[in-house]
Amino acid sequence: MKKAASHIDYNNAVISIRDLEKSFGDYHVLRGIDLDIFQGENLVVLGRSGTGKSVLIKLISGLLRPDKGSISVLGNDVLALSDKQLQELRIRIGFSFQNSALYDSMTVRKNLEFPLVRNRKGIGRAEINKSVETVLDAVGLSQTINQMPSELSGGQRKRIGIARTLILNPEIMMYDEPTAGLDPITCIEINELINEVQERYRTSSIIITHDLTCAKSTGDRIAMLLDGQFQRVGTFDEVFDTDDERVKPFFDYNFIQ
Ligand SMILES: Nc1ncnc2c1ncn2[C@@H]1O[C@H](COP(=O)(O)OP(=O)(O)OP(=O)(O)O)[C@@H](O)[C@H]1O
Repeated sequence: MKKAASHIDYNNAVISIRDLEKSFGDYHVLRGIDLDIFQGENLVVLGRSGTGKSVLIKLISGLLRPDKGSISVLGNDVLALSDKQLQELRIRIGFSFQNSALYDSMTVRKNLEFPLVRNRKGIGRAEINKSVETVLDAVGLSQTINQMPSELSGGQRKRIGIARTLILNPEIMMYDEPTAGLDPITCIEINELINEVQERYRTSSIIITHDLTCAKSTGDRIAMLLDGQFQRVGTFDEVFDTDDERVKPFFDYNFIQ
């Protein structure tokens, strides 16, 4: 079970969602979502494939518009923002997605510099170097600075991807299946890194995963999408202390009861 994070502020929601609905044609994916993510909290989102987890992330980041409901992110009404304001808001959010691959033709250093140079116009060389060294240290890979992505293991590439996100000092982190495709030891390392990032960068995070070990070791709370709503929200034990046949298979499959 996760060690309690030291600095969660349950009076301050960084993301607040109310009565959110989204359909595609006849398919009513999200059917009245209510959710708060609190300052400094790691919130794990669970749900079967196709239940709308990615759609939820796209709604939060303004890439999709809901049919109904409200979304507040870092004090901004997402539905009222202009495209430029949305872009500014997205810079405050770090996306660690499976498809956010590194540039194969660039060294680790150049990969890490890329978001800085693009988003912080006029930044000086000394500050770039310091930022690169700081995030590499944060993910424990200082020695890889001059290596090419092809020379790194899958777990190392994942860590560098997270470092590339951290370099812009995000206030919110979104992790999409952070342990998918990794061996168990590397999964444990990535889970630890997610918790280290939470402590060191004071981020609030949404972690989408099917890996219940990841959920248990990183989540301060778990929210489970069932039939288009977060019907079970709480600690890991609270969410899984049920005979609900929609919930039990998740647990049984992961922990072989
Ligand atoms: N732009 C779109 N147009 C039409 N249907 C869409 C669109 N985006 C998502 N959907 C549908 O919405 C549903 C939810 O998709 P979503 O990608 O959010 O699932 P998910 O919970 O993230 O699944 P997984 O765990 O497999 O990644 C799916 O049925 C998908 O086909």
